[in-house]
Amino acid sequence: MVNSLPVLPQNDSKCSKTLVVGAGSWGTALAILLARNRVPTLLWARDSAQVAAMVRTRQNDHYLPQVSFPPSLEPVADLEAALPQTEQVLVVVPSHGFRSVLERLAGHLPDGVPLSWATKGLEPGTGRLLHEVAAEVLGPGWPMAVVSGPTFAHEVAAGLPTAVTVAATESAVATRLASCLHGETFRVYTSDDLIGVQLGGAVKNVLAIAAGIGDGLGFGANTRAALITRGLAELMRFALAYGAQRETLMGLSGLGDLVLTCTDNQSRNRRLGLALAQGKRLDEALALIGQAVEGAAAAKVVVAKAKQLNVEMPIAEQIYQVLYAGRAPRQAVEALCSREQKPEYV
Ligand SMILES: NC(=O)C1=CN([C@@H]2O[C@H](COP(=O)(O)OP(=O)(O)OC[C@H]3O[C@@H](n4cnc5c(N)ncnc54)[C@H](OP(=O)(O)O)[C@@H]3O)[C@@H](O)[C@H]2O)C=CC1
Ligand SMILES: O=C(CO)COP(=O)(O)O
Repeated sequence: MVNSLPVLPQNDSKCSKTLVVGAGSWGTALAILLARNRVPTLLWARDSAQVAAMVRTRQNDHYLPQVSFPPSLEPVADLEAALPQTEQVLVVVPSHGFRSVLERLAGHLPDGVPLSWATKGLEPGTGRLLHEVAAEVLGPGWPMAVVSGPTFAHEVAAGLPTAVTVAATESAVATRLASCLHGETFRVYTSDDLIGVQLGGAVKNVLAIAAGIGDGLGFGANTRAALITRGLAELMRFALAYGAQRETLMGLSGLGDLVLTCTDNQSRNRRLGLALAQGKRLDEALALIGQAVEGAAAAKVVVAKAKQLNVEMPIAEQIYQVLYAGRAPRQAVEALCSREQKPEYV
């Protein structure tokens, strides 16, 4: 049971009551992190039975078992009722639920209360970046921030040293959220590259499926390193076409998260690739994992957007073929290996 981690002295006077929307593994870990920093934290889940259980047991038995809630964490079932008390909102639902959650928040969110999210993905169907979705729902000019980087929820909850990036529309918004999350074992950097930070988190999930397929087929360390490196080249081409900053893509929310997710079986996206390589169907593999696997939806919209932008993304394209066009994982690798010979960078 991870309950002996210290509750720190009051973190920062700027850290006001924060509402975490979504009590999956990552929302719960972030709420615990904030509460350990003595930020008064509300944690909302859509399932009132889950909220009742969290109130009773002071942990999230389903998504983050055996991690005790600090005293300043309060599970809540009524989203709208929680909003007037809130001075900062952090949304941590999967990308497919992002717009609907924001639509519930809109109209109740007090003016000027920053909207942050730790969701990694693009809007399924439209391929919009989540800051675009937020601007559509809340109106242009709303203060926004995104938290991203190499972060497995269980490691953060266990207090293992971790570093992330917070990018925001205004530096004061980034600094404020960063100071609330920052602690002895959680280092938070700030950035103004909202686009690069979001695209790193969305595209790495697709590439992690590829790494899982490579390992699941029994290929070696060379293959994994090649997929990560050529995957980074794809991510950079794609994100630079959107106007992202190159350094962001080499940082925690780009290369850092790509390496983490491609190399460790805590990653659900990597595990999806492993399962596909073992012959499981997509629906079977997703059901077995039983949690958010953002790369499956991201593969569709990333490949469609790459075509629109005329950006080559051969690994993402092969993942799309495996997920949605019946291509066998081994055939996908063969298709990648048989591409024309060319300079590493053009
Ligand atoms: N887990 C991790 O280590 C990390 C995850 N992330 C990102 O965080 C996001 C959330 O992932 P994670 O917490 O892992 O996912 P989980 O699968 O652990 O949990 C998903 C949570 O979201 C809730 N949810 C799903 N759809 C909706 C909806 N439409 N409205 C409200 N709530 C909804 C689920 O509720 P219910 O139980 O009722 O279905 C559940 O509480 C993803 O974008 C992921 O990429 C980022 C960094 C690390
Ligand atoms: O985003 C994550 C780590 O940074 C979690 O990865 P998975 O969603 O693949 O589990």
